[in-house]
Amino acid sequence: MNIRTIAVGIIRNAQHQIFIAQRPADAHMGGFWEFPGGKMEAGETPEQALIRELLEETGIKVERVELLATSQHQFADRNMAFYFFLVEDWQGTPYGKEGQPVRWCPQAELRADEFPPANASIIRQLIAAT
Ligand SMILES: Nc1nc2c([nH]c(=O)n2[C@@H]2O[C@H](COP(=O)(O)OP(=O)(O)OP(=O)(O)O)[C@@H](O)[C@H]2O)c(=O)[nH]1
Ligand SMILES: [Mg+2]
Repeated sequence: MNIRTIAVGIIRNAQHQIFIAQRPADAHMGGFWEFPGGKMEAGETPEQALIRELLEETGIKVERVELLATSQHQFADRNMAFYFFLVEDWQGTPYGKEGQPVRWCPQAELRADEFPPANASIIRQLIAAT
């Protein structure tokens, strides 16, 4: 099985709220909340993929990122490698550019059961850091 690399952005504002989006019902992990991001394309670094995906999905221009964690997850039908980036510097105001429901969630109130299973460890890490 081949491995897809996924670049994920934990967009955090000065009040330590995190911008999350709900995946469409018919997508992989549909209905779960996610950190915006997506699949790395050929020729991109994870950071370049993140910058492109956040512009496409939230309209922001990322100015600086910090790699918080990486992980691998084996789903029944696919293997994925995740790069979780903290994003605190950007231009613009994030919104659901693809029509997806979005909200700001206080970091301490993130709930692992609202996210896909691959997010469990990063969410534990974020909650522990509050
Ligand atoms: N963006 C994002 N994807 C996640 C998270 N957690 C998680 O398991 N995933 C999985 O990682 C993959 C990310 O792909 P995506 O659907 O966002 O990809 P994409 O933006 O490139 O979309 P596309 O395939 O429609 O072009 C999906 O299989 C999704 O279920 C998360 O927190 N954020
Ligand atoms: Mg995506």
